[in-house]
Amino acid sequence: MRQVWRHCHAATMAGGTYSMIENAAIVTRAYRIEWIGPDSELPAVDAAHVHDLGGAWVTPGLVDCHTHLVFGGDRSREFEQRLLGVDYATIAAQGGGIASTVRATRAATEDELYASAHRRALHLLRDGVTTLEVKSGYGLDLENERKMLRVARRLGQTLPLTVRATCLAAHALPPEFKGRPNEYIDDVALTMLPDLAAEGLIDAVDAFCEHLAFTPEQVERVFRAAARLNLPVKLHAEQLSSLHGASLAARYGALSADHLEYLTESDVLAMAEAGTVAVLLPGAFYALRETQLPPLHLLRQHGVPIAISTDLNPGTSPVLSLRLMLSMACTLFRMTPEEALAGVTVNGARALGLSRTHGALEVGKVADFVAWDITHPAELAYWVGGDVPKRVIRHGALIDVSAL
Ligand SMILES: O=C(O)CC[C@@H]1NC(=O)NC1=O
Ligand SMILES: [Fe+3]
Repeated sequence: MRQVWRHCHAATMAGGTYSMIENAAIVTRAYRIEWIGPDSELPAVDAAHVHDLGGAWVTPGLVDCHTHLVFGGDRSREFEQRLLGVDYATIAAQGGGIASTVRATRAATEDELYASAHRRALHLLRDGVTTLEVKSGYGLDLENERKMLRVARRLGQTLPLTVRATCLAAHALPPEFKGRPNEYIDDVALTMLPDLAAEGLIDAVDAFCEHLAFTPEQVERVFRAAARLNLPVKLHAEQLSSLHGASLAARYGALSADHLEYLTESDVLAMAEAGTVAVLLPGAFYALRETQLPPLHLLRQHGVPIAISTDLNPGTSPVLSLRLMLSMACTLFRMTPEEALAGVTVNGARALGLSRTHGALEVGKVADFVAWDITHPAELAYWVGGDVPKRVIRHGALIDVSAL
């Protein structure tokens, strides 16, 4: 069924820039874009419905390419403790930090995890997100990693969202493997990944390469297991120190390397060569009061695509708005509004291996777009917080977000 969407302006994001079409029209057929161009050149089509978008600016549906959306409990009391002067080490000794989220996630049923994740996903959907990546990584054993990934799959089946599920079993060392990280990595590489991949629960594999998590050598064993399973990889890299995990990820042709505050020029060159996307996470930078900025000038200089994401997680980025990340990417990281918007559309899609079908308003791509009540796309990064009135179209259908 064809539909025509008129009286709008389009920031198509094709090629990573606005690539604007003023006074545009879009023709969709089923769930794809069949035509897009100046309204004056609109071909005659037998449309079932013609929508007047009231002069709105249309962008691709937003892509949040890095979230830990599924988890039990939350860490709000820990947040308050830190502000009352309790240090990380004391909080960790009291069982706080990732370990407390692991306990809460293991204790929760799949339905309980789904219910809380559903609520968080609605925040993102109401913010214009139509494609979402969801990581595991708080289960840390086969049964609970499976539980998390099944919840990720259910979100994609029940909400008007394209969901990509990433296995991040190599996120932290579970208590039962205390002092035995190599044995845990064996469990991840030799049991969890093959079993969960066989159940169709994994679209990509991720790991946390950091002094307080896993070494590049341990990460490489996870990457080799992913390669045996023909699964693409991503990596939490250079967040708190430089271990050159990003270079390792590039060597494995990673879809993305993420965080990157401590990225070096040799890492950037490796990422540029491999086509690995740099995913910057201003929410974690802000919540941790980090001071080391990711090297934006090097990423620009060497042409590494930059994506922006919420990193929605209960510890270091309890962020429920991708649009707020646009503001932070500009104000904290000094990106331009156009770069930031590319970061949550075309480059976010690339970080998920979805460039062929998502991320830009082009013929043949999915008809996922947002009609914003704004006077210029720069407003999306300009307004801090609040809600920008919008209409969300997903797979060519208007979504009544208030009814979800
Ligand atoms: O604190 C948490 O729950 C997750 C922290 C989060 N995980 C990661 O790999 N980097 C982070 O900042
Ligand atoms: Fe993360």
